[in-house]
Amino acid sequence: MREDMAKYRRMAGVRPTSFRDLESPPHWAAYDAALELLRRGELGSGLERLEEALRESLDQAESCRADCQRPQDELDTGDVPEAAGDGREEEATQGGLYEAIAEHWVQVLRCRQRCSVDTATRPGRTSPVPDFVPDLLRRLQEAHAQVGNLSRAVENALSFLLFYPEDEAVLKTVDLYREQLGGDGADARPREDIRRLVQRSLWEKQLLFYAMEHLGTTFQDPVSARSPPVPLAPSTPTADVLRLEGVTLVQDAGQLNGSERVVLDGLLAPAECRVLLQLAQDAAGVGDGYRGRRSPHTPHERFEGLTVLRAAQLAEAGTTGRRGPRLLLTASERVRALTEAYFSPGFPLHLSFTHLVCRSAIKGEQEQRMDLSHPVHADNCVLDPESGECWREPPAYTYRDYSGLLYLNEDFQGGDLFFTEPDALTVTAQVRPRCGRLVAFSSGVENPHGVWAVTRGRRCALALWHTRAPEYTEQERAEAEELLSRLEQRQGEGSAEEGADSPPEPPEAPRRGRRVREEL
Ligand SMILES: O=C(O)CCC(=O)C(=O)O
Ligand SMILES: [Fe+2]
Repeated sequence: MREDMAKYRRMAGVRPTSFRDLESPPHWAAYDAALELLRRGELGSGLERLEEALRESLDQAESCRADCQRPQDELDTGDVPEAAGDGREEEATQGGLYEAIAEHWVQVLRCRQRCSVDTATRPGRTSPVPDFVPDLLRRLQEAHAQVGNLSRAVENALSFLLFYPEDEAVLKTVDLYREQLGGDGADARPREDIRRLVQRSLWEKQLLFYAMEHLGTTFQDPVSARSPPVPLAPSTPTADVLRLEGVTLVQDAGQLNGSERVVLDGLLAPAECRVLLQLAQDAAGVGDGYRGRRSPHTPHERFEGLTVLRAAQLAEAGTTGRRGPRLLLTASERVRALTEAYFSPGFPLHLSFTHLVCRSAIKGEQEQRMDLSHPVHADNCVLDPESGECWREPPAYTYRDYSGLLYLNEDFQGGDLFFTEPDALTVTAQVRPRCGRLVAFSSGVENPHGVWAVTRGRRCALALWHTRAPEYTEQERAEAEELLSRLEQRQGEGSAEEGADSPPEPPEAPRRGRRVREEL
């Protein structure tokens, strides 16, 4: 369904306003319209819709809170104690009216606390838009400042600070506004609606924590702490990266019109690309990977994928040489180390999945093709192009932090990788694959991407995903390593056997890449 919608969106004459979600509460329509207007620079009407989104969402939260007052047995609070069997219900009614009142009140408070999360959760989603209200306030502050209404800007900034009193950037902005406003600045106060909201929520939390301490009830704050800001890509490559022999920076995030993305050349020598292409060929020959099935993304292509363990097993079975599987391990480690050095995310990266993937155009089925080889998506969240949000929840691979594509060839038609805005439509950069070229990027909403249709030939790449979570480290990797080492020991390093199953290599071309920006 999502892909169908994406297809309709790309059709000529179809506008974003052609789509309307009839189930959504009104604040979402106002919110989406506001973001779209602000994106287009229509500040006046954008501001109006932002205000409307905030007002409607506060109303929505209010009616959710009112619902919490319903008698307990009508509430689906998720954590009502079991009535049957444990005798607590009876004890509450017989043993003490006060306990019963307290229990009821705690349920009401818990339910009310969830209202802010429910309001920030789009229909059909399981997780809320992070920082929904603070983010609205921040946008209001920025938009008011842009239209020159500093007193409204400072009021919204002060309201934001009620949520995050130590936010340095906003504190500085408030100082600046106050300075510019002179005497009037000193009187500036947060908005009354937000002050009430925050004060009431804090008071309810206090009561819930009190009940936890003194009445033995439980409470888990549904509003989770703010996620840390995504670190920015360095504007110049790190010294470590430059020191890596033969690797050339082709385009940095700025040149790719985004953040946390990079194109590097020279990660594989032509001979190495050939070894990996041969491995893909050998695996396809025995119907491995996707067993020659059509692509999961398009009926016009065949898709073959090979994991590191399967590659090692093919070497063990003698279907392929062992150089390909070994290179799969070393090349992916090369990419991991480089990605970690380049982006310096502040935590170590582990490979969570390594996949040798080829996409082949199916002959005779390329006429008037309208679809993509790989529809636009983000790698660790479910992208919603309509709102521009990305839901870091299953079925997305939420633990992925950085993605890498190491390309192996260029002798095919179509198949360029492209990045878009979160609307999945506006292309911000394109990358032509070629042997040894790495495209690396952070896996979130900041990097939606897709692949244009492969209309002739076969396009092969090593697709890699990195994670900061050690528990998601690719298990098969260790098994593949063990299997290959045993095989290498048995056959002896660099033995004639290995030479026999692979063609003689031409003298290795220099690893140094060249700048190819003009070709992109
Ligand atoms: O092959 C490519 O260039 C991109 C593939 C991709 O985005 C993915 O597998 O998630
Ligand atoms: Fe991807």
